Amino acid sequence: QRKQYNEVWKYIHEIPGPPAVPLIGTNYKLMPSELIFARERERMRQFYPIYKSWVLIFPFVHLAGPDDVELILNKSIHNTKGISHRIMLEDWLKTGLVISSGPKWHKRRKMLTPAFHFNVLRNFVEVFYKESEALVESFRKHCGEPYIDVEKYVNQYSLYAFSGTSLGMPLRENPKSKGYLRTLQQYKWHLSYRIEHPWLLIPFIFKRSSAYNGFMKTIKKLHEFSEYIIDERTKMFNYNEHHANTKLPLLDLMLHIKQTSGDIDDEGIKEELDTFIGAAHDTTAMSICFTLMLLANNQTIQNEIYQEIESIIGDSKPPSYNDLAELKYMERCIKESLRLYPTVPVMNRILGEQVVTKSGYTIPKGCNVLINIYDMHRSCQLWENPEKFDPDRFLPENTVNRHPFAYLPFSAGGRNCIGQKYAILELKTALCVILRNFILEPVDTPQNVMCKNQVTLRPANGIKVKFVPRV
Ligand code: HEM
Repeated sequence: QRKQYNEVWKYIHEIPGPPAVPLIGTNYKLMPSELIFARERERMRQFYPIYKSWVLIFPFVHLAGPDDVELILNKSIHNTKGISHRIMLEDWLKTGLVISSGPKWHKRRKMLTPAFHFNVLRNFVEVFYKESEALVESFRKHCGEPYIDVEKYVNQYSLYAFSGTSLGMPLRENPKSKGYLRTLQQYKWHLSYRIEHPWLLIPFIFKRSSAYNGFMKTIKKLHEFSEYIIDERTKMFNYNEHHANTKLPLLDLMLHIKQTSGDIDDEGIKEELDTFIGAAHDTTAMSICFTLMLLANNQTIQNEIYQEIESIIGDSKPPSYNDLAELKYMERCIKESLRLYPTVPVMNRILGEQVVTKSGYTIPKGCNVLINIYDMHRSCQLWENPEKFDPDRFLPENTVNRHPFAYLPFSAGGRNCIGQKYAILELKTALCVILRNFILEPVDTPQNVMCKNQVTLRPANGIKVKFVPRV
C-alpha cells in the first residue's frame, strides 16, 4: 500500500508546473478573477501541453493537447466530474445532469435527450425570433448612446428564450424574472469570490466563513424560483393532451415521465430544471456577447454575414428552421467565435484509471484533471495565427486535417453538450435579427476585453458595442 502511495506521488511530482508553497499550493497570491485567468493562460503557454498546479494540498493536472484530451473524453471510465466543478455547482444544481455520474447520469441523459430532438427544436425558432425582436427593441432604445454594454440585455434574451422554449413559460412579462436575473448575478459574484479566495473552496472552511450565509440565501432564492416555475407549469400542463406526444420540450417531458413511468420525481425535476437553466443561460448569452464584439471589430465579416442573411431570408421575414440551417457563413463565424471564446473554458474530470499521456507522463487514478479548452483553442501549436478571427478556418477543406479533439466548444464523447444544436439555433436567430437592424461598430476590442472563468467564460468588465441603426 505504502509503495503504491509513493508511486502516485512520484508520478505527480514528475509532471512539470509552477513552484508551490507547502500547504498553500500554487495559487498563493490573492488577485482578481481576471488576473487569475490570465495567469492560468500564461502557465499553459509556458508548460504546454501539460502542467500541474496545487490548491492547498490537492494536485490538479491541466491538459491542452488534443491527444491527451482524447484519452480522457473518449473513455466513459473518466466520466466523473471533478472536485472543483462539484464544489462550485453542487449546492445549486445538486446531482442534475451536469454533475451526476454512473447509472444516474446515464438514465437521465437517455431520458432527456428527446427534448433536444430536431422535431422539438424546430418549434423553438418562433420563440427565439420573438425574443430576438424584443432584444432589438431594447438595443434600439439605447442606440443613440456612444455604446451599449450588451451583457444585461443578452442575459435577459437568453433566459426568456430558454423559458419560452424548454420550460413552456414566457417570462418576459413575469415580475419574478428580473429578480431571478439579479439572483443569478449574485450567484456568479459568489463564485468569483470563492475563486479569488481559494481556501473557501474547501467546504469545511467555507461553511464557517462570513460569505457562507449570503451564498446560501442566494441558493435558496434560486431554488424557490425553479419550484415556482414547476408549480405554474404543472397547473397548465394537460396530461391527456400530451399523453401521445413523445416530442415534448424539457419541462413537459419531465412532467410527462413523472406521471407515466414515474422514472423521475419532484426532486429530480427540480435539480434538472436548475441544471438546464445553469447550463443553457450563461453559455449562450456570453457566446452572443463575444460574437457581437468580434463582428463589431471585423466589418468585412459582419457585412458578409449580413449579405448572406439578405440573400437567404431577406430583410424582414421571420427566419424558419430551414432558413437558419442554410446560413453557412454565419455558422462558420459562430464556430470561430466559440474557438476564441469557448464559454465553457475548462472542464474538470476525475480519472477512473491511470492515464499515460502522449508526452510520457503518468497521471494516477483518482487525480483531478482540468481540460483547458480555451488554451487548446488558442494554441499556436494547433492553430495558425490563433488570435485572429478567421471564420474560413471552418471551411470543409480547412478542417479535414485538423485533430478531431483540437476544437471542443461543446466537448466530445458521451458527455458532450446535450444542448449544442439548441445553442446554435438560438445564436443564429439572435444574430440574424440583430444584424438586419443594426451595423455594429467597435468600442471594446479583443485586445482590451479581459476574461474571467466563473465556470462559464465571462468578460470581467462587460462588453461594449456601438449600435448604428440600418437605414
Ligand atoms: C454556446 C453555448 C454552449 C456551450 C459552449 C456549451 C458547452 C458545453 C460543454 C463544453 C459541456 C461539457 C461540460 C463538461 O463535461 O464539463 C456541456 C455540457 C452540457 N450542456 Fe452545454 N453548452 C452550451 C449551451 C447549452 C444549452 C443551450 C443547453 C441546454 C439547453 C446545455 C446543456 C448542457 C448540459 C445539460 C450539459 C451536461 C451534459 C452531460 O453531462 O450529459 N448547454 N456544454
